[in-house]
Amino acid sequence: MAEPAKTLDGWYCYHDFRTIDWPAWKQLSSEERDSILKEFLTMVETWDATQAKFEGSHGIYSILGQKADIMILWLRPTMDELMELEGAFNKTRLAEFTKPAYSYVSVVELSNYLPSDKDPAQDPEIQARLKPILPKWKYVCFYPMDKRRQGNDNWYMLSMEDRSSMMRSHGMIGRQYAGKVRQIISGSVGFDDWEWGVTLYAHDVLEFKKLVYEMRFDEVSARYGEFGTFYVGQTMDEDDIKPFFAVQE
Ligand code: VOV
Repeated sequence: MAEPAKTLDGWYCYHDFRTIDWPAWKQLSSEERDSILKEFLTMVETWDATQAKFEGSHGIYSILGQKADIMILWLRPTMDELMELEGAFNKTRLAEFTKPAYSYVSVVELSNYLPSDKDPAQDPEIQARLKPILPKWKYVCFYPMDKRRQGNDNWYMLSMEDRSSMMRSHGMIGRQYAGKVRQIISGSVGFDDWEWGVTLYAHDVLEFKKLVYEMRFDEVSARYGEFGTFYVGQTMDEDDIKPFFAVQE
């Protein structure tokens, strides 16, 4: 049997995609809309407080295309907290004007493919990668992926050495995008339909296409990568939420 990689697991992630029921939203009076958004923004303030204590992180994003209108991404030390957050959000009035579009459950993951002599529990850089405060970079991209298990192309039957060497090459491509694309890789075996969630951030949206395209030629993606649905959008600040939901009277 090939040796499994050892993983370090950080904060649990819940990517929650919704479409907005705009016709129903538009039927409300502007006072009702304001009060619903106020209730939501009060909830967001509690998430901000959690993030300020480094006990989790969150992001709210507008998504382009018909697959979803918004994504809320929560990171917390336990899955239980994510369940509470989902339940609490679903009970807000704003949630009544949303429909589920997609969701993804995973946990931030680092593997031991690249040698390291650091003690992960003590190393601040590793801890910051396992428990990331989500960047406020302008653009976000999310997609789930698998490593192929088919005929001669079975990632899970390769030796640790072969997999490490491919991951080195993968990491080298990724490093060329330092400062342009930030990645958060979250493992989801046993949690969701794919093996990993890939969440990317960029200042220039075109960098997603450049990076993902370049990686397609690298063996680990070319031969072993299988990909789910791609979502792309913009990071919303709290100040962007009201304009996003604003209706022209
Ligand atoms: C933005 C840049 C970037 C950088 C620097 C980077 C580096 C690295 C390193 C060094 C490592 C290995 C150690 C670890 O940290 O786990 C990884 C690991 C991983 N990656 Fe990566 N990746 C990037 C980016 C990046 C992208 C864009 C993708 C999607 C692939 C594509 O074709 O669309 C990806 C996938 C993964 C996955 C699924 C894993 C886990 C594989 C496993 O079998 O366990 N990744 N990745």
